[in-house]
Formats: sequence, C-alpha cells, structure tokens
Amino acid sequence: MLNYAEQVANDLLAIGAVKFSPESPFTWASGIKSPIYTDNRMTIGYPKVRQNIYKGLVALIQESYGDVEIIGGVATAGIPHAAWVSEKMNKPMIYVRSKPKDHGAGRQTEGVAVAGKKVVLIDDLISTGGSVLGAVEAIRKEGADVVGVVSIFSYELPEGLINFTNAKLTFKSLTTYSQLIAAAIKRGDLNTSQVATLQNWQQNPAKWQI
Ligand SMILES: O=P(O)(O)OC[C@H]1O[C@H](OP(=O)(O)OP(=O)(O)O)[C@H](O)[C@@H]1O
Ligand SMILES: O=C(O)c1cc(=O)[nH]c(=O)[nH]1
Repeated sequence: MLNYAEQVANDLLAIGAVKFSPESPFTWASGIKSPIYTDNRMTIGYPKVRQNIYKGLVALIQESYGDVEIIGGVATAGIPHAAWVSEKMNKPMIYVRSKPKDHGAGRQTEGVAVAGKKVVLIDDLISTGGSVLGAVEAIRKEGADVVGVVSIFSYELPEGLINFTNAKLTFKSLTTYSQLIAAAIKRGDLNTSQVATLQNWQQNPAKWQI
C-alpha cells in the first residue's frame, strides 16, 4: 500500500497540479522566480484526491500535535482543507486572512476566539513560509498558542526552514519537493536535464538562472 507522501505526490501529478516551465518561470507570492508551480487549489475539484489529503492531514496532526483544540486555515488555499480536517476531527475551525478586512468588523481571524487555545494552522503549501507565519503572528497577537503548522506540500527551501526556526515553530508536510520529484521520475514525467534544473533551482532559488 502507498503511504500518504507517495499517494499525495502521485495524485498532484496525476491531476496536472504540478507545472514545469523553466523557460517562462513562475513568480511566487514571495517574489521568487521558479521553474515549477504546484497548484494545490486544483485538488478541491477531485473528491478522492481531497479525501486522501484530509485523511493524511488528520493523521499528521494526531501524530504530531495531538493536543490541538482549534484547526485554522490560511487564506485562501488552506481554507477548504482546514474545513474538511476540522469536520473530521470534530474541532472548531478558524481561518486567517492575509490582512484585516478593511470594512465590516475589520477582522483578520474568522471563526471562534483563539485566546488561550492550542491551534494548528493549515496552509496548502510552504515555500518561504511567509504566508502561514504571517497568519501565526496574527493569531499569536490574539493570544493563540500555535502548536504547529501542517501543509499538503513543502518545497523544503532553506529560507522556509530558517523562517520557521525564527518563529520557534515546527511544521509537517504530507509530501515534499524531493518526494514529488522522485514520484515524477518514477512516472516518466521528467527527463535528466529537467531534474537537474529543478535540483539547481532548489539549492539557491535567488541565484537561479535558466
Ligand atoms: O510559503 P510562502 O512563500 O508564503 O508561499 C506559499 C503561499 O503562496 C500561495 O498563496 P498565494 O499568496 O498565492 O494565495 P492564495 O492562497 O490566496 O491563492 C500558497 O497558497 C501559500 O499560501
Ligand atoms: O510560493 C508560492 O507563491 C507558490 C508556489 C507554488 O508552487 N504554488 C503556489 O500556489 N504558490
């Protein structure tokens, strides 16, 4: 039987969520230019795929952050997965906007009050960690005890690891860049030169050139 890491990596590849375009690189939320883009938003369109994801995320949370009291989604791509996980775990849910709403109640966090509660945040993916750590900062200001972060996918970038260390937080990901590349090679999706490009880029995204 496949484990979640292999299953989810294969699912992402099978639905076409992983795009490879070294000649015309993608620009990420952080400004990083990348030859690869993983569109986890597509997973919500595939019931079997999203079920594998929430089952895997629940298992990760129970294993690593078993005392969690509230499940949080990071806007926007983390929200649907947080909804399925919180439903499965029968826990309250919140979601965290990238900035406070500029009208209405002006809230950044929606759902229940987080003060004094143990919270796990879910983002769909971690690149630099900037988005989820922004959400961590926002709910810490509201008094949350953030016990950890989980994601569907992580690029395993050195910058992301440093940012989590600085935030004194751990994260667990269902699948990772190296597992995704291994699955793509196994499927015959990448040739040797494409694999080399992807490995070179990951070693130093800021300095990467085609
Ligand atoms: O680790 P980081 O460097 O922050 O990058 C990862 C973030 O980037 C993407 O969000 P995006 O800003 O594209 O917004 P969306 O979720 O609203 O689509 C993704 O969904 C993560 O939240
Ligand atoms: O860092 C990002 O912005 C990012 C990378 C990626 O592969 N996919 C995505 O949706 N966002």
